[in-house]
Amino acid sequence: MNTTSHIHHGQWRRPDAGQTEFNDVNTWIDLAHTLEAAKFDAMFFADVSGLYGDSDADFDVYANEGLQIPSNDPTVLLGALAVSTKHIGLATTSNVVQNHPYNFARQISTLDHISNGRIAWNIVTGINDNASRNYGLPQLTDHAERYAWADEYVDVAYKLWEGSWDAEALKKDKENGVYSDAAKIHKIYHEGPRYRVEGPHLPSPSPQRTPLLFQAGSSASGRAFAARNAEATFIIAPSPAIAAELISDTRRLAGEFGRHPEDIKFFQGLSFIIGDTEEEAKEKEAYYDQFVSVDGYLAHSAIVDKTGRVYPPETRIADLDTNTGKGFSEWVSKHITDREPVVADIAWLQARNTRVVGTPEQIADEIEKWQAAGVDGINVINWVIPGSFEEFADKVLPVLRERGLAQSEYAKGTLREKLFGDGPLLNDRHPAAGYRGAFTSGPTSWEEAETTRGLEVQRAGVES
Ligand SMILES: Cc1cc2nc3c(=O)[nH]c(=O)nc-3n(C[C@H](O)[C@H](O)[C@H](O)COP(=O)(O)O)c2cc1C
Repeated sequence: MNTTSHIHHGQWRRPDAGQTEFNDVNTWIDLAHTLEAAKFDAMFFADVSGLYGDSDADFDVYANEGLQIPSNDPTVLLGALAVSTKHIGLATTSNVVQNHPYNFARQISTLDHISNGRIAWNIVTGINDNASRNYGLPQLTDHAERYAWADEYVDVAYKLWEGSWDAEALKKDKENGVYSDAAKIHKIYHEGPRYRVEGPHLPSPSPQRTPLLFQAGSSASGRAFAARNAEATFIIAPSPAIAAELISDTRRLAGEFGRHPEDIKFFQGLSFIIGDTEEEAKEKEAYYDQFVSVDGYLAHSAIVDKTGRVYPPETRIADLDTNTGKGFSEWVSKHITDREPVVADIAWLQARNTRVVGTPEQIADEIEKWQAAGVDGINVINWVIPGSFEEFADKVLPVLRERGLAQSEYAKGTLREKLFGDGPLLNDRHPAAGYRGAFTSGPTSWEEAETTRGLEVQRAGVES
């Protein structure tokens, strides 16, 4: 994340923690070069658009810990990284509250042009009350309603990316003075519960049109949304067994949306503590633990009730009535079966369950267990920047390459072609593909759109 303390709170205080200089673009450009040299598939930036926890309380712990405040916008940063790299994928996170889909679709098309087709979008619904209040809402929207919102949000974006411009619209015909052919550029006349968007999309089609689509939800609603929309899902399952359960459920659901199970790849978040010997790895773990901030982990995993009050860490998960972190709560409840799981266990899910400590060979063995559970890739969560990634690249990747578990060269083409081996565009089974050519023969006005739609468009949320 474009901040000092993203996941492993307290580590920013180490002398080798470069993430404190996240305002310096060279911190990220240098890291992007390191990752690209090591042939990482992509550089993924998480993001939130507000403070965690109780937005009526003080936020001292977040400010003290550098816990995702201050933070900068990762989507803007990707512009700098796109011109500084050639092959590595660049994934940003943006939630449905913070950006109108018309503007966001244009930003993403612009980045996909700049990067020559290497952009990905981690679709999130937003998880903080304060973030909702920053955009005029009283508090975090109900969990199920956030996913309904996300369904409409992505549909507007899909219509713009896939349906507004026909493939041959761009002419650049200097002789006849036709830069682009208006007959092949279409308004979308979208009207739904939350958005009314006329179109057309302003950018011409970028190499991927729709960015590679990531998602990280894990509750029932999150899995259904992923099954319909995601090409790749970030998970932080507490164990390979739970990952296998989550993966098979989401793959099964993908089939119900007319997609193939393998249309979705799964990336498990893991952190590594690497030693040339087991003893050295354990010594390093003891050193890292000196910097662990329990307050930071608890503050990051703060679960709030529906009035915005933070639950005490000893609250039973069974007693939660919350609109946030449902997926994490479900995973912890499946993992802890010998006692009542509590909110503090969610904090330890992030602090400990995702930690792999050992020699490069032992780490590769562990990664193979996640692969056997159906995981397609690993989301390497850092302790420090750039050290965590430099070490992984120097020590673990060579072992993974020997075992055929990591690439030695980038495949050709866009990020989607590199990851899936198909063409640059979404495959025809994805719902967005249904908008290709959908506006070629009209409608040509709102009246016609409504007639064509034959729908009594609900104006709730549109008239305001
Ligand atoms: C690896 C990972 C990365 C995530 N990154 C973000 C993020 O950057 N921003 C965000 O608002 N939520 C992020 N989330 C939270 C998810 O979007 C989602 O809210 C959470 O997994 C709970 O699942 P649910 O929405 O199905 O309840 C992330 C989750 C995971 C597992």
